[in-house]
Amino acid sequence: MTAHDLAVDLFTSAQSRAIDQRAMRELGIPGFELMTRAASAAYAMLRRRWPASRRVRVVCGGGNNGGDGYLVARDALADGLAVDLIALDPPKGDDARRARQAFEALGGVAKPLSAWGGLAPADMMVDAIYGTGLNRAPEGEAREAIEAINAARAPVLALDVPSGLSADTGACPGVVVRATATATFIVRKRGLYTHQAEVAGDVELHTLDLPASVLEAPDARLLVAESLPPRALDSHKGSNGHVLAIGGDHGTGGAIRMAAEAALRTGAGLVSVATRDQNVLAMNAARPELMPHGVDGPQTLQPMLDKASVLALGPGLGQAAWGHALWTTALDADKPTVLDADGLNLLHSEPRALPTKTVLTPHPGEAARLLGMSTADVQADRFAAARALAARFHATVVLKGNGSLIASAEGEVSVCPWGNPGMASGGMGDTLTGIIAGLLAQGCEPYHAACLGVGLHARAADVAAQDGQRGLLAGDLLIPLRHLVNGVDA
Ligand SMILES: NC(=O)C1=CN([C@@H]2O[C@H](COP(=O)(O)OP(=O)(O)OC[C@H]3O[C@@H](n4cnc5c(N)ncnc54)[C@H](O)[C@@H]3O)[C@@H](O)[C@H]2O)[C@H](O)CC1
Ligand SMILES: [K+]
Repeated sequence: MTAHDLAVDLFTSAQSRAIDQRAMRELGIPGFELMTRAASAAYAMLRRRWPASRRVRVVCGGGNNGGDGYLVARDALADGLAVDLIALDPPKGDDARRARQAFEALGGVAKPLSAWGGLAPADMMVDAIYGTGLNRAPEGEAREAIEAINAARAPVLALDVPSGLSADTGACPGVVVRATATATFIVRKRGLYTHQAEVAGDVELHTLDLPASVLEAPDARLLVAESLPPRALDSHKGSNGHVLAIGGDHGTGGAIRMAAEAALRTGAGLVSVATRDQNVLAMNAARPELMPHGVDGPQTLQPMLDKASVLALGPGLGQAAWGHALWTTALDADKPTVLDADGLNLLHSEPRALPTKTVLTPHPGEAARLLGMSTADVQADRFAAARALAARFHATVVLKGNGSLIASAEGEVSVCPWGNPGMASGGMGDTLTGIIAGLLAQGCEPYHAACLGVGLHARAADVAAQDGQRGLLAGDLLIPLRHLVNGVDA
């Protein structure tokens, strides 16, 4: 049994249900007991985060998520709060029915959604409509209730999963509760950390005191903050690798320059740029450390390839004859390679074997082209898409986006918990490419270089975004990046 760390282990909905069942069957913990523990953990969280709340409105669905809601409402009544409970459907299961009876035993009265408009304003909303059981877009009264919760001016505590968010994929098939915070039970569901998962707000895990024996191998893991170890004292520029950044056709040199800068700031010993963009070539005097060289084709590229230990291939490369010729020659060199941007587009038009150590860094659209599906299909199940791409090219894949995923060729998946919307700006992808190449150059294996690189990139962006997300530029990441990669407080 692999070592567990519930702080970072992520599970699918099916795994979560299997763990629930194992707790009931093998440990003999009744479902109602689990529900009771879930509710008391959620209520304690409510009181801790909103100690001044006096009137709570709980919206219950007909399943066990609703059951949790009845018991939160029961706890709130017992604690002297005013409670309005809206029941969208009668409880289907025994545990949920029992939970409703416990609520009513304290004088609680479940009301229909039609009563919503006549209720006194609540200072707190509890979303107990759907949890891991969501199986399609909310419709009818569930949809109306979700829209009413979102329209209210009160903070929202979601139980287990915000209703309308898939616990499996982080996709929202329809309307979704926008929660201020989510109390998730027993294990972290992987859909709470990628794609549209920002609707969960602050996620708090409550394990309900279950022993590790009910667990199983997680489906994925959250990245943890890490840096590179201090440099060896006898380190010299040759011992930290040589990144060759290849790209920048006429007039599109900015991207490859960003990648080269990032590789330098990540600590690569040497970086050189193979390009034919005049602006980058003109930088030689001002920025000798970028060592830009004009290349007109494979012949002039080859001696640079021979000296390089790692390639960053694709930014600004274009897909015309020049770019294609360099792309083919570079991949034939079988050096550890980060393939990005046009390097990925060329792979789509000419699928081929890749270097043994390759990291692909597609955004959802590039992944969709490589997989022959729509971008919507990729986003509908990012975990499956990242795994499929990694398996197809037997490479490490970074599927960028909210909650970037890193998949190894062997099917491991890590999820990035950092980052912000300010990152949706030009050059961010090129910077990531350079960071990963810089880590490969310093001896990281592909999957580790991709995980560490994605984490450093997003954490640097979060530090830089402290001055505002709008106007965040890729270059703003380079100073915090240097602090973070060295483990220095940024
Ligand atoms: N199982 C346990 O011991 C524990 C479960 N906990 C909570 O239970 C939910 C999961 O409950 P479940 O009954 O499986 O499903 P939901 O309550 O999430 O959904 C109810 C029900 O609704 C149907 N449904 C789903 N989507 C739709 C839709 N769009 N439109 C209409 N109907 C829909 C579907 O049939 C579902 O069964 C889990 O999240 C926890 O909150 C306890 O917390 C811990 C113990
Ligand atoms: K919910």
